[in-house]
Amino acid sequence: MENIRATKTQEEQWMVQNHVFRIYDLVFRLPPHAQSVNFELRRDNHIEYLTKSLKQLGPNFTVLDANRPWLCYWIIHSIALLGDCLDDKLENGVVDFLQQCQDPNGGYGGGPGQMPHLATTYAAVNTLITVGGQRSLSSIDRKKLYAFLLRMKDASGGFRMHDGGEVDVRACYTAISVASVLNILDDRLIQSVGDYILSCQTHEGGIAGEPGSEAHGGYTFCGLAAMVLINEVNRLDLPGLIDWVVFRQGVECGFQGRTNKLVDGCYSFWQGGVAAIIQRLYLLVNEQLGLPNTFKYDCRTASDNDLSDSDGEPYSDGAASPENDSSQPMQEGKSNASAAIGVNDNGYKFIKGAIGMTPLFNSMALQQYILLCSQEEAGFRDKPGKRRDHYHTCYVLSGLSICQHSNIKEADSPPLPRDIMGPYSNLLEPVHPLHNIVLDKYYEAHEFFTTS
Ligand SMILES: CC(C)=CCC/C(C)=C/CC/C(C)=C/COP(=O)(O)OP(=O)(O)O
Ligand SMILES: [Zn+2]
Repeated sequence: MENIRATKTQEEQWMVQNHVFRIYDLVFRLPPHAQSVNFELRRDNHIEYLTKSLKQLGPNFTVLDANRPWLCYWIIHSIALLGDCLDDKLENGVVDFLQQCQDPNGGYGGGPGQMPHLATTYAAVNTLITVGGQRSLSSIDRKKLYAFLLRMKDASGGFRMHDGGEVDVRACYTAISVASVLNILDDRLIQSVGDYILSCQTHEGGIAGEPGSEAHGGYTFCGLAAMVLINEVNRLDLPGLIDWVVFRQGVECGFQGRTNKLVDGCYSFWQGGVAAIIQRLYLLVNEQLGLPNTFKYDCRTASDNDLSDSDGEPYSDGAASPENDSSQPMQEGKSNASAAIGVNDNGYKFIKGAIGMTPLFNSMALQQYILLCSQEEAGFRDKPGKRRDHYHTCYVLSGLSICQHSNIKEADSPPLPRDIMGPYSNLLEPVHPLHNIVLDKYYEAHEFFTTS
């Protein structure tokens, strides 16, 4: 980190310290003609498009591809963000279908009988949590899932996507995210994963998929979220990461995924999510910058945002909590949830903590890009000229929710009308930025998996 910082000029250093993102407010101030533009979210059209798509997948989801849990997640998460839900028949169909994708030895494949894969496991778990309720949540075989995650663990500390598959930051995130939300995260899964992710932070400040590759928004989100969940985020060069992400918002108002590439609506979540996570890490950012932990421009006090252990020690190098002696995998019929609660609760503590920074990006500008450039009559796209799809609908809506809630001061408080581009009826459900699950459903799952 020393070396990275030493290559920066005094001016760059100054800009980070004074939160350069504030400059975006000047650059992207709304032009007068924007007053007459229709910024309305076409909520009903989006819900109709998504619900129809889910029904078209058929009662048995018989389309032949390896992405079916992803399709479920993209569609059902989007519907949840829009504040709607599925009828019982559709919900039960989804739970039954994902049950068929669950491997006898744990984890979920892309379809019935397909080999389990970390990406589709993440998609299936997030879907089942979003559906919610006893039937859906209890359909996840956590003991076998734990065994699958352990089998995917690589000697490098990272995870591989599937048996014999590639090791990358995406695999680390999907493994850690599901383990955390299902309350099966323990020291064996965490072991050295922070070293692997750290080795992927590049000279630019963002995080790459593998050591030596180029920093990219998708992997940066994965690496950062995983580091928070394992309580090792202070090992990253956070000022360097801020430097990188704030310059990824382009003059088009959307985010790009990497340097010198075109903006794309889906990065509204990948990069916007990174910014939203960093907003809750202000104590650590200040610590790394050698600044006192007081923010004159904000109403937070340092103690509000202390992501610390109960003994008051700040988030530190992934040292397991005393109660987290979870060196044994889950036993048959018995969750080791209470043993592992120390590490598993990082996601909960994180979302309940105060938000110490104002947004790191221009939220109103990004909302303009989303509503005017990404939004179609129904569904969302990468950019004008591209076609809508479920992936972009999911991540553009997730990014819109991040924008709308980027100015709130504490968890569970509603945004002000001035933070919503267009009418207040555009407001979406808030998400947990580490898992990208709507908050109400996250809370329900947290309760379910800490008590069962
Ligand atoms: C949870 C999970 C599975 C996360 C996945 C994260 C993610 C989106 C990774 C991005 C992968 C990547 C290198 C895309 C570049 O595509 P490109 O070259 O077409 O796009 P670009 O020009 O915008 O970089
Ligand atoms: Zn995209």
